[in-house]
Amino acid sequence: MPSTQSAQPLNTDTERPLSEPSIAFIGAGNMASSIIGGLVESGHSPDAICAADPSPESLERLRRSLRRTAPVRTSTDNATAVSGADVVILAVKPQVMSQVLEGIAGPVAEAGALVISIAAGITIDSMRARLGDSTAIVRCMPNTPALLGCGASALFANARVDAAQRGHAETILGAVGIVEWVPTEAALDAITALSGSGPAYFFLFMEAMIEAGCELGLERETATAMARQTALGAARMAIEGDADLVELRRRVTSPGGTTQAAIESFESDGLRDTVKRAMQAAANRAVEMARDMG
Ligand SMILES: NC(=O)C1=CN([C@@H]2O[C@H](COP(=O)(O)OP(=O)(O)OC[C@H]3O[C@@H](n4cnc5c(N)ncnc54)[C@H](OP(=O)(O)O)[C@@H]3O)[C@@H](O)[C@H]2O)C=CC1
Ligand SMILES: O=C(O)[C@@H]1CCC=N1
Repeated sequence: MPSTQSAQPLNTDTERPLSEPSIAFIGAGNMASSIIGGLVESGHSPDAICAADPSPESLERLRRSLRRTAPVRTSTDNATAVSGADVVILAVKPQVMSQVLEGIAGPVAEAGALVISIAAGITIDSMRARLGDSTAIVRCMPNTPALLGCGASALFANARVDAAQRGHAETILGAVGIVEWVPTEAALDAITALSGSGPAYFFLFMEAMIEAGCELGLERETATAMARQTALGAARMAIEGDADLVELRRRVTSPGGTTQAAIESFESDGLRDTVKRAMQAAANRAVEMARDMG
C-alpha cells in the first residue's frame, strides 16, 4: 500500500510520519469495522486505510457502514493490503490466525510494519514465531462498545515497539474509546475476562432483570425500556458521578428499604463468587486458546 504521508513531518529516529500511518486491517468483521469507522470519523484519511478479507460480502458490508465518508481501500488478498503499510491490524478470529500470519510474514518484514493483534489469547511469542524475531508487535484487547466510540482497549507492546509506534497504537484504538497500557502480557488475559467479554455480562444481567421484571407483572416492553435506561444511567453515574461505586450504591440503598433487601439477597446467594468464577473461566479459556495455537 503506498504511503500517502510523504509531505508530513518525520520522526527523525524512525523516519516514520508523526501522524497518519498507513494502516492495513486483516479481517473486515465487527471489530475491524468499528475501529475503521472510529478512525475515519476522527479524521484519519480513508485512503490511508486498506481492509482485507476473503469475503467480498464482508468488504461490501464495511463499505456500506462507511457510506457517510470517503471509502477505504479494500482487497481480498491479505498480502496486497499489507504491502507498504506502517501498521497492520490483525482482526481475524484466533482459529485462522496461524494461517493468516504465515501468509503476511514476508510483506510485514519488508514494510517493517508495526503489527497490532486484537485476537483473544494469541500470544506475542506465537506471533513472533511466525513473523520473525524483529517484528514490532502490540497485543490489544478491545471490546464491542468500540462500535459506538465508547470502547475500552488494553495494550501491551513487545520490546521492538518504538515510541512513535506506541503513539500510533494509542491513536488508532483511542479513536474508539479509552486506552490503557498494561505492564505484563499476562494481564491481557485478565483484561479479556473483564472488559473484552464484559459487555456480554452486563447484557446477561439486563436480560435477567427483564425476565424478573416480567415475572413481577410488567409488560416486556416496559421492563426492557426501564432496564436499558437504568444500565445507561448507572454507567454514566459510575463514570461521571462525584463518588466511588460503594458510595453510589449506598445512596440508592435506604436503610431497611427495597435495595437493601435485594443487595442482601445477592450477597447471600454469593454474587461476588459467581462473578469471580465466571471471570476465572474466561481468563482460563484465553490461556487455553493461546496453548492451542502454540
Ligand atoms: N467480538 C468481540 O467482542 C471481541 C473480539 N475480539 C477479537 O477480535 C477478533 C475479530 O473478532 P470479530 O470482529 O468479532 O470477528 P468477525 O468474525 O466479525 O470478523 C473476522 C473477519 O475475519 C474474516 N476472515 C476469515 N478468514 C480470514 C483470512 N484468512 N484473512 C482475512 N480475513 C479473514 C472473516 O470473514 P468470514 O466472516 O467470511 O469468515 C470476518 O469478516 C477475534 O480475534 C476476537 O478474539 C476482541 C475483543 C472483543
Ligand atoms: O469471546 C471471545 O472469545 C471474544 C474475546 C473477548 C470478547 N469476545
